[in-house]
Amino acid sequence: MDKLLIEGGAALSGEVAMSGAKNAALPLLCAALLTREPLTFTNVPALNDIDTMLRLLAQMGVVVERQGSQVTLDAAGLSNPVAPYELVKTMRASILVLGPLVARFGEARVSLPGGCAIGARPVDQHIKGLQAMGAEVGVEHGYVHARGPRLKGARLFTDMVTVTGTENLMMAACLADGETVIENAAREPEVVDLANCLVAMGARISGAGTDVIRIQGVERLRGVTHRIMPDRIETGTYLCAAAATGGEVRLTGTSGAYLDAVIDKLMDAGCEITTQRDAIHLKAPRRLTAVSIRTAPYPAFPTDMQAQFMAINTVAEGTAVIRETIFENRFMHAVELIRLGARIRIDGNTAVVTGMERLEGATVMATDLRASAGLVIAGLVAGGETLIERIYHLDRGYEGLEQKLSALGARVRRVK
Ligand SMILES: CC(=O)N[C@H]1[C@@H](OP(=O)(O)OP(=O)(O)OC[C@H]2O[C@@H](n3ccc(=O)[nH]c3=O)[C@H](O)[C@@H]2O)O[C@H](CO)[C@@H](O)[C@@H]1O
Ligand SMILES: C=C(OP(=O)(O)O)C(=O)O
Repeated sequence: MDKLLIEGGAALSGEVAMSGAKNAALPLLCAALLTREPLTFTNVPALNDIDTMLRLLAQMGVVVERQGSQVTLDAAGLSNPVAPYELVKTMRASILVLGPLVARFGEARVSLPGGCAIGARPVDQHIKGLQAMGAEVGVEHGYVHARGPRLKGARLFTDMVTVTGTENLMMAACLADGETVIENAAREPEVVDLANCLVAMGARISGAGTDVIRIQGVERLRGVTHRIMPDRIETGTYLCAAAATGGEVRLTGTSGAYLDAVIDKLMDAGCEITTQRDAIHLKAPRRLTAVSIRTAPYPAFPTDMQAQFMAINTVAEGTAVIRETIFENRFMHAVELIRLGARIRIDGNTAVVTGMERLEGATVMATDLRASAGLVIAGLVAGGETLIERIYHLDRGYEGLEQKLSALGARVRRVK
């Protein structure tokens, strides 16, 4: 199994390009199931999760063509509306085939999804929504089995804000009979990117980006070409890496537009940040000031940036309080950061981090995608060598991580 060896101490500097967003690309690829016409996506990141999603779609009968960061999907011959356990177990987003499959095919069997081990992560809201739209849905032998010849528009209210839940139900509603209203909808930019593509395909959607989305069902959708939005979490991760190491970087092919909460906190920590239309520049102070955060649905501070902020606080001046309100088990990185000498106390969903002058390199284990990113940041500032095990998590979500970090002057390499 690959590991990442980091020799800490180098301040990151220079310019690097950000990739397309994993969490926008995954639902968008599933939108191809809604039409008989080919859909082309550009700016698709080269990630294990994308490979898994393309394999999943291919075994359903979708024709997949991939050239670099361009992917064309043709679901005219869709024949097998099944998402098997072997493909679904590593990736939460595979549940996103459920809504489109029932809407277009009238039936779907989808294994209960895996993904990052950060909480129980049920899919009851996805199921409840489809049932409200007239589908018969049951869970048997670890599979969600949904049937519904033609979904009917309905008024949907989710118990909590759910990103993939909103995306699944919005896609299903596009081909339903009549109007669907999703209340308490997720406002994440990835939901808006999906809605923009669906609208270009002929869907009638309004309100994406607010907490009430209205969808008027249409008979059919057409093929289009769509550019995947930049990855705001990858961008935030590189900003944190530069901030922690006292560096100065320019990130291109990205935007500060969806990163207000993160940029605000980095500025509170003492960083100078300027944003242009498609680039962000950060200059870090000699030492960061501790910043407290509380994760919550967009536009508040993203849970997918919590581990990275825990890492930067381990070497900041002062004490930070970190509250995780989205997932019940998303502090797994804390014990690994403690191995590097960090001072962290956990009490339920709260972590109290007291900054140290420096961390010391050690062997640590990556437990999930963003936990791994937090460990990489800590390794970059720790004295000596840090060896990160189980980096397959990173390959799910960070395109060319070692190459990009090396381009910024980090001493990092993959070892067997
Ligand atoms: C592929 C993708 O886009 N993943 C993102 C998505 O995950 P994902 O869409 O899985 O996360 P949700 O927004 O659905 O989860 C929010 C909370 O709702 C709970 N819940 C959700 C659905 C449901 O049916 N029942 C239920 O109880 C979850 O367990 C969690 O506690 O949003 C998360 C929250 O921003 C991010 O961390 C993930 O990176
Ligand atoms: C939690 C994440 O991914 P997933 O929802 O795919 O597990 C993430 O991207 O941080």
